[in-house]
Amino acid sequence: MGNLLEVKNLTKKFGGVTAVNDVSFQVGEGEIVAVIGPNGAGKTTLFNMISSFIQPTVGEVLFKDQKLTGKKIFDLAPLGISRTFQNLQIFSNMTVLENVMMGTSVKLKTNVFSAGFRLPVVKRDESKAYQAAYKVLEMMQLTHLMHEQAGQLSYGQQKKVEFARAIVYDPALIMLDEPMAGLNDAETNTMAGYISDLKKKGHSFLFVEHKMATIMQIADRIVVLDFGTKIAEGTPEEIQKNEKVISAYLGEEAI
Ligand SMILES: Nc1ncnc2c1ncn2[C@@H]1O[C@H](COP(=O)(O)OP(=O)(O)OP(=O)(O)O)[C@@H](O)[C@H]1O
Repeated sequence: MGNLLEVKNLTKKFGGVTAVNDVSFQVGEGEIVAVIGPNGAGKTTLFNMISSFIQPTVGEVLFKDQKLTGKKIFDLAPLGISRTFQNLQIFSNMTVLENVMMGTSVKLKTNVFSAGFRLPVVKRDESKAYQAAYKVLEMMQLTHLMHEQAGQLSYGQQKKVEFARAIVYDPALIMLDEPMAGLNDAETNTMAGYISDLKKKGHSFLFVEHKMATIMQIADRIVVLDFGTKIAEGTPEEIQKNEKVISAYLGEEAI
């Protein structure tokens, strides 16, 4: 299995605070890697550096051997990386279908000029976007909601719409920041099922999550952060019995 993503010695300092300290790991093709750690461990900061939302103080990130460091977050989607954020980011006034179709824009040729003049390319792109969005909604069993206004849906349904938009353009690497946060058990299992199904189709995942049972069930490998430093990396079985990990989490519970 080749490496899709290589995270090399990433460090981020905010003034006097070292939020992430010399963290390295890889994500292979078709692999699910979870990043875990107590609150404030540096997970989101690490994610923000990998997805070029912020630049590292030290270190670099390679995707398919190409350097991501220095790029802007908008440059990543065309390369095949999508990302969701901790806080839900959907367009409440648009329908579910429109929200998901928005995700296809990175692959289509339409721009403001061609859209304004209703050139043939726009119609072709709209049809392609519709087909791609419909296919994803069908796979996720959400077609019955496609004409609903997204803002009217339950939180769990909105999380699914956000996920659909993140995967609609067929990215090789899907980065999810707490995809199961706020979901009930049934919704969590559904989301875990989507991730496992897409892995079988060759997609790779890097995700931050707090729900341990689900992480242990779907992750191939887990990277554990504590106070910005990687304290462990391994399979779910290895991580569950790792002394450093146990004490980091016991420390958190004791607070
Ligand atoms: N923009 C910033 N400026 C200053 N300090 C920051 C900034 N962003 C994060 N930090 C600090 O960096 C550390 C890591 O924060 P981060 O949000 O990455 O942790 P986390 O593991 O994602 O936490 P949580 O699980 O609570 O989301 C914390 O001490 C935080 O206060």
